[in-house]
Amino acid sequence: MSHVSVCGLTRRFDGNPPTVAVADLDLEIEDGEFLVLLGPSGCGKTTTLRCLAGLESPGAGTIRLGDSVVFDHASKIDLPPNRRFIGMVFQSYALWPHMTVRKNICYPLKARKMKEALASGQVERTAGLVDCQDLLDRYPSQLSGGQQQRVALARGLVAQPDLVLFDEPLSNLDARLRDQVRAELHELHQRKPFTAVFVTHDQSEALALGDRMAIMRSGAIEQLGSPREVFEEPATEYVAAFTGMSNRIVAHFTDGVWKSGTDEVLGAALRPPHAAGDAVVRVRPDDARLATGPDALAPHEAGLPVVVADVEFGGRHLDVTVQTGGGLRLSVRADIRRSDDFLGALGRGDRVVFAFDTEAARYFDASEGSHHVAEPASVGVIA
Ligand SMILES: Nc1ncnc2c1ncn2[C@@H]1O[C@H](COP(=O)(O)OP(=O)(O)OP(=O)(O)O)[C@@H](O)[C@H]1O
Repeated sequence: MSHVSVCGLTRRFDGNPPTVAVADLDLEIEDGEFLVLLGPSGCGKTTTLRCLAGLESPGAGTIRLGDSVVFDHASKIDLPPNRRFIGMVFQSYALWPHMTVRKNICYPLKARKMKEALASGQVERTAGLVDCQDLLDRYPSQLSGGQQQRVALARGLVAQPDLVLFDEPLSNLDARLRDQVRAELHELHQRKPFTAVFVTHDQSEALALGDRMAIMRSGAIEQLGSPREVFEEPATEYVAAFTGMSNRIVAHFTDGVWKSGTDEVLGAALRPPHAAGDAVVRVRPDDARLATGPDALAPHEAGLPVVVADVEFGGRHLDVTVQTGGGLRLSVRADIRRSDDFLGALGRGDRVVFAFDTEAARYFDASEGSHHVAEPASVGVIA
């Protein structure tokens, strides 16, 4: 395993229009660190991974793996994939169907002529790490999806490469297996750290697995931090939206009251802004609740009058979609055990109040194109 250093990495694709898939990207990954690249489709995650692997030819930048420069555009260094000591685990498993599990896991050791590792039981040890030791003589077609992905994981790790790259490796598994393999991967990394870059568009995977996570947008990193930092303090509205703050309320302070469109914001928890203009408020569905009326708002809450549009039962919670008079749709995840009794009888068409915790909400400057966090003092809407 190794420290990874990426500097000024750029990959453009010709076409109409041309695309800058990776845009002047800088990234430092610590030895043994598990870094997750998170972002929507097309933001450049896979291209970044492919550049690290040597499968793309970047138009600028440098990539260092440990002490070796594996790519440097200026001095025309571009080591091919087989000369970079990297393991890869793909979404599609990509196991050789005509080889047993043992031969599949052996493959990187044979390709690199690592005879000592072959002789010393490294294959069996790695299979043991991912709980595949009893499957070694089977063929991939005789394995479940979860078992195949564990074998692919063993193959990616067996040679103890400088870096392991994961391209959405869990997305082909059903929900239960995905959770199970994710937990196993996390535990494995805790027990035996390896340097990893893991690409996903699933925020729960990023939060669970990453030592740090990078939120990507248009080929660049919008925010890089620990999952807790990114989740609690999204630096921009884009990050907030991508990490679950799905409710977006544009509020305008005028004539002494806050309004969202034509709807008046209830409660006194939103404070007048110091600067004129709109504030964008982002709220997680689980930081909101439904209240029976304005009188039921707590001092730290603000609210909007809404009509219930849909109620989905989720076991211990309800996912409720509501709509304001102005047509804004908002969602609430209500914990049934901690909620008011009226939720049991809640139905489409009911008039209630969408109440949100103004301290848990995050506030952004609404000036066009800018999604930067506004300091509470400049927007002044924090209670
Ligand atoms: N070979 C290519 N030729 C032209 N454009 C490409 C090529 N590969 C990727 N792109 C473009 O580069 C941008 C980044 O693509 P990339 O696959 O890296 O995104 P991603 O974040 O991994 O998306 P996804 O989650 O859908 O895999 C996209 O706009 C994509 O259309």
